[in-house]
Amino acid sequence: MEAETQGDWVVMVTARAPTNIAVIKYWGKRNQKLILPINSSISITLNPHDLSATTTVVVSPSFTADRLWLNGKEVSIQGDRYQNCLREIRSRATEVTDSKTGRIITKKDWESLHVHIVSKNNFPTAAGLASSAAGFACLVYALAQLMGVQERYKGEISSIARIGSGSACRSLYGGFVEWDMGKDDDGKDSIAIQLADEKHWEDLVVIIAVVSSRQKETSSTSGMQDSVNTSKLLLHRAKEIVPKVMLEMREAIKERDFATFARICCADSNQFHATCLDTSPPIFYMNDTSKRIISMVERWNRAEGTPQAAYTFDAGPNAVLFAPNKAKACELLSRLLFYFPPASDKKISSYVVGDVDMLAFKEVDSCIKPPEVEGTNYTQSFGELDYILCTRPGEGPLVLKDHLVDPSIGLPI
Ligand SMILES: Nc1ncnc2c1ncn2[C@@H]1O[C@H](COP(=O)(O)OP(=O)(O)OP(=O)(O)O)[C@@H](O)[C@H]1O
Ligand SMILES: C[C@@](O)(CCOP(=O)(O)OP(=O)(O)O)CC(=O)O
Repeated sequence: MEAETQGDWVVMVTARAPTNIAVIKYWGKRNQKLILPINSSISITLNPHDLSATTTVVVSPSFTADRLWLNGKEVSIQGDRYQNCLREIRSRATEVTDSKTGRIITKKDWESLHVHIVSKNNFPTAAGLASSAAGFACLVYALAQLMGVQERYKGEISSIARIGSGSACRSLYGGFVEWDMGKDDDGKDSIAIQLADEKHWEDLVVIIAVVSSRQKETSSTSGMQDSVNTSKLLLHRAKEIVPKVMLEMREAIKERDFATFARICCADSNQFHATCLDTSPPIFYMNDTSKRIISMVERWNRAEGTPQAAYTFDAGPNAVLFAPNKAKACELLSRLLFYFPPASDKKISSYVVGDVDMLAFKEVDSCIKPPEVEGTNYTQSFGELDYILCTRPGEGPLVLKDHLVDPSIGLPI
């Protein structure tokens, strides 16, 4: 962990944290500073091999300021969200003994020592794939490891990630995670709780149809505040609907009941987007491609009489689709390829990415016209999707051995 820099010592920790996708959405804050939500939510943590942030945090007496490099570029760390996370972790720092050298960093030392933070995402940042969730979860987790922070109560570290970005608190655990909205004014009880780990529902497959990698027009933060201020539907949802569907979703996950899971998941996504439309001025996160994906799934589910797949959309046009097992995931993928073939200059190997091997998908299947299409009006749209990413539920944050910082200079490699 320790090495020399500019004649001084450095101690560093590197961690990796996953993204998550909400199946019961968080939308709206009751306290903007502490990021306290108006309703509880549930998410699935995605496999960090496919979508994750990796962050090295390094401390040295030679550093004169806290600094942050994101995806190879130095960015400001002055924003409230970064400052709040740093302050909360620092205030909980304990005496740390470096295991290799025996060097001791006291609680008092941490108050004046500065950190360099170097982070990168293995997927596009700010493209509606929850980079902020992975990024803040990873930052807080890595800093907590570096500064020897011990949780005084279960979920305390998730409550610090929450003040970086609400959805980040759920990325502190793998598998299936609830964010309990809590009741306290200070936010101590607004924490993430693991409902089940990633092995609980191993068959579940996640397929993300990336519709556009461009940055969105309305950020989640400002969009949800506009909704809180103007949408009566949102307040009804938070008070009357979410508490009931939380119970149903918990049970569906516990029982691995895909039909119930799919029904609630699609309805919750549609309701969240309805509250966006009910906001003044209205917010449109889904586009025509998103709607065509919904029709594709709905048409298939209706033809079979039971849910074959489920969809959910966050604050952007990308679809996150779920299939109950690999066989159904192959059928889903072949439908996606039928309705949304790659642009003519794109090879299938760069169009369908991620954990494709798990599906043992045969390309020839993509040419088969789905039976439910017969006799209906449908369009085949080449190049409407950027790419399709196959993944599955995954594990929570962990510490890695390889660092993103050169210890001899304390700067990104
Ligand atoms: N690895 C990271 N480390 C630290 N901060 C990060 C990291 N990745 C992203 N962020 C922060 O999150 C911001 C992007 O958040 P934003 O909400 O715009 O996009 P997103 O999370 O990818 O999309 P969405 O919230 O719609 O899913 C970045 O500008 C940066 O401040
Ligand atoms: C639609 C969502 O993805 C909204 C996520 O909002 P953020 O967590 O990005 O918002 P802030 O707390 O302001 O940082 C739904 C969800 O993840 O639950």
